Amino acid sequence: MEGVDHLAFERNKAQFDVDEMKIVWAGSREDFELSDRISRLVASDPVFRKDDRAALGRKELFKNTLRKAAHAWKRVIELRLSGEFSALEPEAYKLRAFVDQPAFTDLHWGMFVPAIQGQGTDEQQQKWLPLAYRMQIIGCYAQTELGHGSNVQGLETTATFDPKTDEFVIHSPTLTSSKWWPGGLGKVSTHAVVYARLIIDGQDYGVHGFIVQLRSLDDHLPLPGITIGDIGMKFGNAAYNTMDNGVLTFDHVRIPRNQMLMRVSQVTREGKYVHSNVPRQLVYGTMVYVRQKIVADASVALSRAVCIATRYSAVRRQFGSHNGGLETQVIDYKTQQSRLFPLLASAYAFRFVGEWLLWLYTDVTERLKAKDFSTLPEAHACTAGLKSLTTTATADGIEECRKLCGGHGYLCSSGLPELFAVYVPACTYEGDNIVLLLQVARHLVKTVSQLSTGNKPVGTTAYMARLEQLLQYHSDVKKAEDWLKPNVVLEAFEARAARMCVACAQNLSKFSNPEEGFQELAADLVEAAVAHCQLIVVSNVYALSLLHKHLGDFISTGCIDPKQGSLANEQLRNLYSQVRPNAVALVDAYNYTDHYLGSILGRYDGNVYPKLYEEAWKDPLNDSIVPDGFKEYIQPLLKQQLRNARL
Ligand SMILES: CCCCC/C=C\C/C=C\C/C=C\C/C=C\C/C=C\CCCCC(=O)SCCNC(=O)CCNC(=O)[C@H](O)C(C)(C)COP(=O)(O)OP(=O)(O)OC[C@H]1O[C@@H](n2cnc3c(N)ncnc32)[C@H](O)[C@@H]1OP(=O)(O)O
Ligand SMILES: Cc1cc2nc3c(=O)[nH]c(=O)nc-3n(C[C@H](O)[C@H](O)[C@H](O)COP(=O)(O)OP(=O)(O)OC[C@H]3O[C@@H](n4cnc5c(N)ncnc54)[C@H](O)[C@@H]3O)c2cc1C
Repeated sequence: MEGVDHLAFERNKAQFDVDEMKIVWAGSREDFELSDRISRLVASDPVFRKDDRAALGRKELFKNTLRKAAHAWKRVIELRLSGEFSALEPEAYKLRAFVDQPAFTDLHWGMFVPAIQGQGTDEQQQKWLPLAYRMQIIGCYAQTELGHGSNVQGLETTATFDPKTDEFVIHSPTLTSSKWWPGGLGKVSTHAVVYARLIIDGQDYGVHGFIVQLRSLDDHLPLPGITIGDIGMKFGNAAYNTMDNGVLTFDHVRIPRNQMLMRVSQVTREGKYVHSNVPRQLVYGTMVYVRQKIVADASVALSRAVCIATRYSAVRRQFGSHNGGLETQVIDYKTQQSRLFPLLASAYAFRFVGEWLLWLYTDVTERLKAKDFSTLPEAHACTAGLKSLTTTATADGIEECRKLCGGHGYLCSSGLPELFAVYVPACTYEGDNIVLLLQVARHLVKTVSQLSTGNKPVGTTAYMARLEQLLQYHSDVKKAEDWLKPNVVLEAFEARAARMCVACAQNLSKFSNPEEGFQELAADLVEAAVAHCQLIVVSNVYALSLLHKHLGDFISTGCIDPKQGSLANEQLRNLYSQVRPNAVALVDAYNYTDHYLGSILGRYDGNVYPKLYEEAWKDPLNDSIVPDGFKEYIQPLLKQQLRNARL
């Protein structure tokens, strides 16, 4: 039977309305219609073609990215996708997503503009934002240096106030202070928000943001005192090499005083440092914003991989043929289901968690406007923790999907190698995932230690208020179906997270130096932070497979016993059987075009084998029957073998 028939058959098995699910996935009917329209628009535009990307060299690839970014901007304007001022509108964002090629514009819109919006005064916003909104200047976010990324307070670039000229002098005092990594910096950006130590009259006031012009707006050459370039090829072939991650050094570059972002703190004409009545952590606000975006994007990357692996698993057959009949679809193997279906569930779970985090972020932003900073620690912990949890699971999930597709998953035409290579740096950028979990752990330990002072835990740590009860808890599950009750799963996750946090807090209290204790117990603290973040996911959606995966934690903390663990596993198998007939329909609900998926294995029509065969012949190596180099390197070998044989 041809693949085409396999998927039609699969679609007929679905036990739910796929069109309704498309709307659930998109968020609303309006969002669905918008995504559908824009994804088709991109798919039908020859400039946005991407099937040739893997074969391009770096220079061609980069030029191709510039072309796409310019064309995307033209389309944003022609189709009025940008609202009056900014491309940070859902329509433009969707266009960017479906173009599916990282570019300098991501950092311009995703970090440069938000940094000015969040940290600039009203006056500064009025001056810089209209230019940035019209892309008359192009900006990047220059924070990380060769010597320091995670440790932001360790940055070395200096911004020294010169009261004589009312300027800051931006300087890179050491090799390790070279800015290193900022996307869009290497070849494109005309401006950057540069993070540097503020020095006034010899005193160091810590890291602050400054708007610095890097290149001439006429001929694009670096301005005097600025050395700038690309940091070189990165992991994967095309993947993130569409981006010009850059290196930048300053040799006493002067900027006007009013280019320090002064919403959080100011430097007066007289050189006086004034700190507003707001937490200094607001300087980190852009990172909170982007981490929230990264969580929202995790479900997109994971769902793409899952869509490919699910469709292909329904098309692929191995073993099990009796009397010349059909072999078994690999999706029917229980091992395939137990690896694939939890990822399918995770993609949906991350979609809903992303929506929830957007709500939380919007709420915090509104409160900040009203000068209520009380929820900032919670927003930091949630964005950092969920960024870490979802990107780790997504990167691992994409790789698992590649393995689920067997040998063909390793072909670039499966779409999976490139998806992995583009996605995996998300575990590092915008905060290394372990470093971020340690931030969550600090928040949790602080919460536990404040319980005795009567401080009521709020937000996602509210469950800690029931600590006594959670420490007494033992699951009352008696049969497999009991694990279907959301409250039963939720309580087990709450008790596990609470017990792991309390155990860490108790162990920490044994150290006379808390910081030393924190370093010593870091691995346990990270586990406790993961347990807490998983609880956030579980409290937004139901997730039994996580419980099975981390059974060790649940049993060792005494929340459940081994028998109840086996019942969870039994229930999970029942659930896999229920998902099985719906699997293809569940991934169809993502409504991805073949252009966006970029995968022969994940084609909507399931016509995998003829297309794989056709694609192989397009490889440049097949341009000639006898390869270049035959005469120089193969023929002499063959002749030598002949001579040896004669001897
Ligand atoms: C053409 C058409 C186009 C149309 C286009 C349309 C749309 C645009 C398309 C896309 C754009 C959208 C989005 C973009 C999405 C993706 C972008 C793409 C790629 C991403 C590139 C990645 C960029 C980067 O990587 S930038 C660099 C990021 N760097 C980091 O993340 C560094 C990590 N380190 C830290 O964050 C911190 O230093 C630390 C680890 C938290 C360490 O802090 P610590 O040692 O504790 O010390 P400190 O004194 O600094 O902090 C103490 C105190 O502060 C609290 N804290 C820390 N951080 C925060 C925070 N962020 N917010 C609030 N509070 C914070 C901490 O908890 C402590 O609190 P307390 O004292 O204990 O109470
Ligand atoms: C593709 C890509 C794009 C990027 N884009 C930008 C950009 O646009 N702008 C920008 O400013 N930056 C950018 N970055 C830089 C990025 O933000 C940093 O690389 C990231 O924050 C990690 O910091 P690091 O490189 O210093 O890692 P390190 O901190 O050196 O990490 C190395 C190892 O040390 C461990 N480690 C570090 N500190 C601790 C600790 N306290 N406890 C335990 N373990 C620890 C980490 O877990 C990791 O295993 C980008 C990076 C990449 C890969």
